[in-house]
Amino acid sequence: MDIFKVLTRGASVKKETGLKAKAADYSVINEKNANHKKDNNEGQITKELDFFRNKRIISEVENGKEEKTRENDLNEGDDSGSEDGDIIKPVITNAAEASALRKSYKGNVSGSDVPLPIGSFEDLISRFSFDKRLLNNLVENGFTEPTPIQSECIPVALNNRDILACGPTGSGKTLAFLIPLVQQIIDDKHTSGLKGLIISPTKELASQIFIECFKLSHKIFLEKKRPLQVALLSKSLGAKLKNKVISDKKYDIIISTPLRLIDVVKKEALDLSRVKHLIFDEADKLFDKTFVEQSDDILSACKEPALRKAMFSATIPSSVEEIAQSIMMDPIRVIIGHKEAANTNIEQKLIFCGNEEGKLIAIRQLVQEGEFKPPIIIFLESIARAKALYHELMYDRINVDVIHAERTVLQRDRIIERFKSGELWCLICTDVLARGIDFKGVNLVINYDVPESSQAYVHRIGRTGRAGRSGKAVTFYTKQDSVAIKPIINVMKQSGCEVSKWMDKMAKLTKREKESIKNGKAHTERKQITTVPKTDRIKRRRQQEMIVASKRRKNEGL
Ligand SMILES: Nc1ncnc2c1ncn2[C@@H]1O[C@H](COP(=O)(O)OP(=O)(O)OP(=O)(O)O)[C@@H](O)[C@H]1O
Repeated sequence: MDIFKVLTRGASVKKETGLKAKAADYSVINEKNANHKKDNNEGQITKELDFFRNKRIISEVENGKEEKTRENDLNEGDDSGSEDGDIIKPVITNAAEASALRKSYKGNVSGSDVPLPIGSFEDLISRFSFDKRLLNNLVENGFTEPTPIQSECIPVALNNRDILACGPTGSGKTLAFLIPLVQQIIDDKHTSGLKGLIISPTKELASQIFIECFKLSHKIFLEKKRPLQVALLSKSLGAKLKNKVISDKKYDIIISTPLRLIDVVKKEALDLSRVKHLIFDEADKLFDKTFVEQSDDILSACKEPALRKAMFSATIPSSVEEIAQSIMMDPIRVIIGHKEAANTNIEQKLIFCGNEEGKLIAIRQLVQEGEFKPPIIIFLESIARAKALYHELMYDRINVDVIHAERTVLQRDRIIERFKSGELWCLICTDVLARGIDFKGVNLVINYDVPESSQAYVHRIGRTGRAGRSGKAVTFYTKQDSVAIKPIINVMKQSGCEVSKWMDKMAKLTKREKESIKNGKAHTERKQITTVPKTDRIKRRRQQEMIVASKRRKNEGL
């Protein structure tokens, strides 16, 4: 299987045309790893099939492993033990089946009156009069069975309950909130106006969610044959709403970043008072110091007494849990896997580079050793550093581009498209792309700079190993990262990675170190990115100054 197919298959934006033609020849970089590449991709396919845990459970049962599960169930005082073979069916009808299913994906669901998870999308038809057109849209987009987070969250939302959900990166959280939302809009077809609001921290992610929602609501009609209307609150839509060119009553669901939404709401161009479903994607980001004020304003503007709230993320620190508990009504908490861990499909590695120069050498070494297998994303801590690395890698003739907040929306969109289509092999970026963005076949994530927190690390490396595929993440660190690297080692431990004894010892954080990480003091200023020795840099600068001075003298006629 060609790596490009993996990269683009089932991508949010279908870009099948001309892909094969565009398929660049990765062997330029990876010639000596051709065989390995094949094996690797075959592994991905196997994993991919395994993604649908129902099939896995059934095959486990067929292989006789169900006895163990059953035994565990009984040991835990479960009243399971259904007589008919314990095969977990696509339809979950009782607590015993639910418990076995949850055990299979390490699901921890708590709260009052927790509904049964669904075993299949068909399960929704009998339990919730699920819309056939919506089911059709799911199947047409290749979603035939729910992922664990979807199995749990869809019934919770359809029971109109508040949710706090935490599941691994790339595990399908977007559909976990979109599927019930679209169904609820269909159920509420008699009232018009904005009913569903989804908040995302970045434009890129908002746009991705919009595309998913658009595909899901395709050909769904509400009362009087009116199509279900979804909108991305872009700059131009914001302007149209403010100038009353478009009525805010037109849309059923809006997806927006916090700042843009607040801007339009404050100009009274968008009425949120009838919103019934409010979803915060990447909730921990939306409730940290960057966005908490705006998120609070949004909550205050949604005045509907029966407002249902949902928060989703791959990382939910306890501070955010506290906020969630305070703003939600009797929420159900859904945790899939370990809350502090990264996606277990990702092979994580640390590389000690000594100093800044060592990092560039390490990249070149990865290239030489055939480890630099595109598509690759490289994360850096600042715009200046991202730009500098971009220039360095350009000189190395690596097919690379860079995304950061100083690039225009159009530039950012184009680069993302080129990366998705396989035209671009290596994407350098700041944390602007760390969360939510779904590039399917990313092989390797490089943390050129140690991320500022364990959460940032989980999200960054989560750009690989998505939807059941495998991936690799490499983090460079230097002497100056001796404290900042500790939380990363702890995430590796929680995710089941092998951690050597000395690393384990090193990972222990003192109280003072914890404080310094919390206050952002564990990251000291880094040296400039360049492999040119300091003496040469001074020489070059002097030469440059001499040229400028001579030009000036010429102009002045001296
Ligand atoms: N039921 C499903 N069957 C097959 N693929 C699915 C299913 N649900 C989602 N996916 C695919 O899985 C990928 C990851 O989904 P999504 O972007 O929602 O992950 P996420 O959990 O939100 O990740 P992150 O935490 O990084 O935001 C997407 O490409 C999506 O199309």
